[in-house]
Amino acid sequence: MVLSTQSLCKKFGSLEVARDISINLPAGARYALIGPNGAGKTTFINLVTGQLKPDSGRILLDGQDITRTGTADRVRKGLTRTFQINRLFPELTPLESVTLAVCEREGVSANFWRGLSAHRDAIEEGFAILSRLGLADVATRPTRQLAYGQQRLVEIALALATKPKVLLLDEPAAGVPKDESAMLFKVVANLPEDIAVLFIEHDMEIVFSFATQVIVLVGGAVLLQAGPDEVKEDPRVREVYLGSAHV
Ligand SMILES: Nc1ncnc2c1ncn2[C@@H]1O[C@H](COP(=O)(O)OP(=O)(O)OP(=O)(O)O)[C@@H](O)[C@H]1O
Repeated sequence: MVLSTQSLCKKFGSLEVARDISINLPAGARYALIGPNGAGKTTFINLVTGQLKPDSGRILLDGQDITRTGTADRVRKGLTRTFQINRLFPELTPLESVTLAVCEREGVSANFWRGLSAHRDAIEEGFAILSRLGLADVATRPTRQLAYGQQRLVEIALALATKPKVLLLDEPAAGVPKDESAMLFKVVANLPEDIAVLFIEHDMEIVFSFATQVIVLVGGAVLLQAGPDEVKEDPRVREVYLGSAHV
């Protein structure tokens, strides 16, 4: 297992937002985390990345306990996330942004503007990441000119520049038109096999098409983890989450 959580618990005052959450993500996972609004999905991601501290429980990355490791160190160890909202620099090109992220990873960002040619490797790596995501054609345009779905892919490109073992995607298609979101998830499904992906997504059609396993969170606790077909058929899921009209 590349990522495991063991009995993670978190309360906000008297509100239990994480109740004994234990999950296991193997290398190559394409898992979805679903649940009604307020179920605790983003809180769970925040606990795993270190933005929030759990009250109890453990988090293991590649078998190593990272429960008390700082957020930046978790990224260095290979645990990376994206956010629901766009955090890009609109005036930079995707290639500039991703190259900067590669330089940051390599610890050379302070010298970046002084010796551009010295960073040919970083530029090439940045371009390779963008190409893999289907963004080669727009790599040198200002990011603000890109379609919104492409901008969300640039966010994933920035995450890939950290060389993650685990990628946590918090609603990567939020705000993206429906036809572009399927394209985006196709790209996510085809990310390198050695990266484990956990994504939050509300569109069930997308979840059932692209997730190999679905973790259903309700009231801060895991209701069920199973393959898409089993989740689709589970009466508890239908009742608490999907609603019979959706299935
Ligand atoms: N910092 C906080 N302090 C207090 N309560 C919080 C805080 N952050 C989240 N909550 C509450 O915790 C619960 C879980 O929120 P969370 O954002 O994790 O849910 P979610 O499943 O991601 O929801 P959504 O699908 O709407 O994004 C909600 O009731 C929310 O109001």
